[in-house]
Amino acid sequence: MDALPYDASPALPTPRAPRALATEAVHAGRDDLAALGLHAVPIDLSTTYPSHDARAEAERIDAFATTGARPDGPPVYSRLDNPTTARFEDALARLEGTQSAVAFASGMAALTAVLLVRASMGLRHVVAVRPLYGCSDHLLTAGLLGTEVTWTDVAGIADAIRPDTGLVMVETPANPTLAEVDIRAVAHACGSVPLLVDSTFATPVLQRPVEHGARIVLHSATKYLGGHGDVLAGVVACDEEFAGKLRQVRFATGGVLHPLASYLLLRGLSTLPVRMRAASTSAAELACRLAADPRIARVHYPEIGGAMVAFEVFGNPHDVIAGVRLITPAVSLGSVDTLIQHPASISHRIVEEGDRRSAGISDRLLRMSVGLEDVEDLWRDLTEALSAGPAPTAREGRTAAAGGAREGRPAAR
Ligand code: MET
Repeated sequence: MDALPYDASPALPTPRAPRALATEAVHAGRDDLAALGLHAVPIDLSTTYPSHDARAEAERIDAFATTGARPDGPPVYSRLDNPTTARFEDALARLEGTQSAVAFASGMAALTAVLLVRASMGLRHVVAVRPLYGCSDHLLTAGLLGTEVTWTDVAGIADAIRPDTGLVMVETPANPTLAEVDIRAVAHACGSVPLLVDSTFATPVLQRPVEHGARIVLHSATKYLGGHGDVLAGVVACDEEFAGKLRQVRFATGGVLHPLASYLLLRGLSTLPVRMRAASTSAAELACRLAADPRIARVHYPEIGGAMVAFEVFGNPHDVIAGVRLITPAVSLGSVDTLIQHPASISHRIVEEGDRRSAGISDRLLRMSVGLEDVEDLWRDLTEALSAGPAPTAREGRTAAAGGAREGRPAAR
């Protein structure tokens, strides 16, 4: 037996002719399978790796403690590395165009590791632009990891940076308003401070932030990368030097991804471009119909496109949530089925009300993750749900419109 799965996952991508994203989505991290006589990805569930050579194990542990590079040979213990997870990391790095990627048990574990790496270097200050996903906002605002945050807008980033600033963080398109920032302009404002872009809503199908100057790309892999609502995961795509530090933090804090989750993620990646294209087409169509609907005060749909639509209703948003029958009334996103949720009640509940409002997250905002159902079935369910509650009085309608709502005209694509 001369080829083991862990030999087949080098930390740095092997140079080869450039391949299209759709091809990488199917093959990256899996190029060695045919040579192994396999078609499906092997799942390595080992927690420990037997060896009669304790000196070699000590060397592996020392090397990992020094560089954080993937162990050479069996990973000693699965908190250091896992061959199945390494395949997912290789695949995601190729899709994002980075040297490396490091996977975690959730998106929040991934963000935590990034913050801990910078804080451990004495760089405890973070500059961030709202809105971010509610728990990201909370992690920064509450200073749970001993970090301090300055919230600003894009124009204020350069002035907000201090000698102890370790990170600038943006999310684009942002959760839940789908507000977009110009990554290149933000990266320019960051100077030498690393820019982290949470690209969960875009996926590498729609944007590759490192090509625009970002140093770190964060995904809640639970969403589009997994794509089926059955795996909780996070991943950071970055250069190998930073990846080494992330692996050391992951080893120390234990937020590792289970190999079965890594398998499901690889399976999800295979169809990512197809799913994103199909769902985005339906989302753009629904955004157009909502923008023309008199029950809707405002539609948010990003220039970049994608499968997320947010909209503010004149009526009671809770009636819409209670009224859907085909659409799943649930938080999270990126699954094959369409999901709708009320950010002020769920995804951004933990953000203080004033901060929520100033970030543009109205109490009448609903966020919808468009799936792969037929668009006419989705529209029928949505339009029936929009009519489900008691009709708003003319006075209620006027109040909502005066609260900052304006007519949105999403770009059709
Ligand atoms: C626990 S609430 C949020 C889950 C997910 N990040 C979302 O935005 O829907």
